[in-house]
Amino acid sequence: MKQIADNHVYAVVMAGGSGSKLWPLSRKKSPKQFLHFFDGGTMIRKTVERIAGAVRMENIFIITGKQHWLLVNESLPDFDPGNIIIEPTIRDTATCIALATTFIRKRDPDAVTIVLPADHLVLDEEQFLKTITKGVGLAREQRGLITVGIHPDRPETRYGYIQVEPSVMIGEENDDPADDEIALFRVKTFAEKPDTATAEQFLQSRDFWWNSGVFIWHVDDISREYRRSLPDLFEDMQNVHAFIGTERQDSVIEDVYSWIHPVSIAYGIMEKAEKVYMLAGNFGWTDLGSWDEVIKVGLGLEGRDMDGSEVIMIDSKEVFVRKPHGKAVVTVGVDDIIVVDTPDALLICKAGESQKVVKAVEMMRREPGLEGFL
Ligand SMILES: Nc1nc2c(ncn2[C@@H]2O[C@H](COP(=O)(O)OP(=O)(O)O[C@H]3O[C@H](CO)[C@@H](O)[C@H](O)[C@@H]3O)[C@@H](O)[C@H]2O)c(=O)[nH]1
Repeated sequence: MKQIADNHVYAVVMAGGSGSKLWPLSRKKSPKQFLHFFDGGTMIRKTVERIAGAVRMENIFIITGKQHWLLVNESLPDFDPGNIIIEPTIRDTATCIALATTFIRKRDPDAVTIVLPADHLVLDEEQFLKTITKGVGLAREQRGLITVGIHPDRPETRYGYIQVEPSVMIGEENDDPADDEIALFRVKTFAEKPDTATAEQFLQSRDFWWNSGVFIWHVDDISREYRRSLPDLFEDMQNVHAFIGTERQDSVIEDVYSWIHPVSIAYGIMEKAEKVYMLAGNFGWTDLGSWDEVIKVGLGLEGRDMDGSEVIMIDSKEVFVRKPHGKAVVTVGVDDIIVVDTPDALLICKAGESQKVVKAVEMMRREPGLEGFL
């Protein structure tokens, strides 16, 4: 796959999430984007390497909270510190994207930006890059907001949904071979994290896709939407824009962040935006949002730990164990369980129910004395 031959293409990797879904491995101090599931590095490292297949390294930015700066540096020691944008506090994705857009707009007012989460798994990297490349071209041609949807296979309530117009704009029905099979739809609505009954309706209607959290747009087009839907945040960022590169940059950002209310890009912008398009993503995607997902994509082997050693199963099946090296685990007469062991915390969970781990994390948040385990 060749890099996109357009010097005005940028990528923003969002890496500020605090992640509790893979507790006890993901913690406040080591969220999912800094976990190591594969050979070759942490999730953030894999994300940066993946997008570097399409975007010049000097045009890739990472945006993270100041408490995670060191972890970014450990994951990517060669990454240009000048391209790491530090947020004083975490104020959700609309704020984080507004700040990153402001930095990129300052550097290049004609930039097309690809926004990506730092903690997702992509199985077919070539198809992913093909989709992104197509999205960049469309963002320039159509001058709208490009989203990437994933065909849903279950009524998942952890995701946002994108409702599309039923007819395909280009792609499937187009016999132009250059378009391959990546279909483009016009977006009708955006529905963030529905309840189960609504998610089931979405699944049946067939017009709804999961939002992968990847966005592509020209900086002018997304700025226009901020001016319309989040005018206060837009004004704050205009102020930041004036001070980028000056010695007051950090204090102005700190100031602005002290009064901003957290808002997500879905609620704050996408649900109200005009001219939104969706590319059908077909590259094997998961956000690894639960231990069941981790197992499903084959990152855990039945009855073994991640390197397949030191787990002995007697009359047990479908047992997934993740544990520190050098510790033996024996299971006797138990089926369908997930065991995740860390030096100070242990999870034992029925397979298929690992989404409920976040409930335990919420309980620990409320319970005095347990915050050290978060
Ligand atoms: N820098 C920064 N990054 C952030 C912040 N908040 C979240 N992030 C990063 O932004 C990405 C999305 O995080 P969340 O907003 O916590 O994700 P979510 O609840 O799982 O929902 C989003 O992703 C789903 C797919 O996984 C989508 O389906 C859904 O619509 C939404 O976009 C992650 O990479 C996370 O690290 C922030 O304030 N600052």
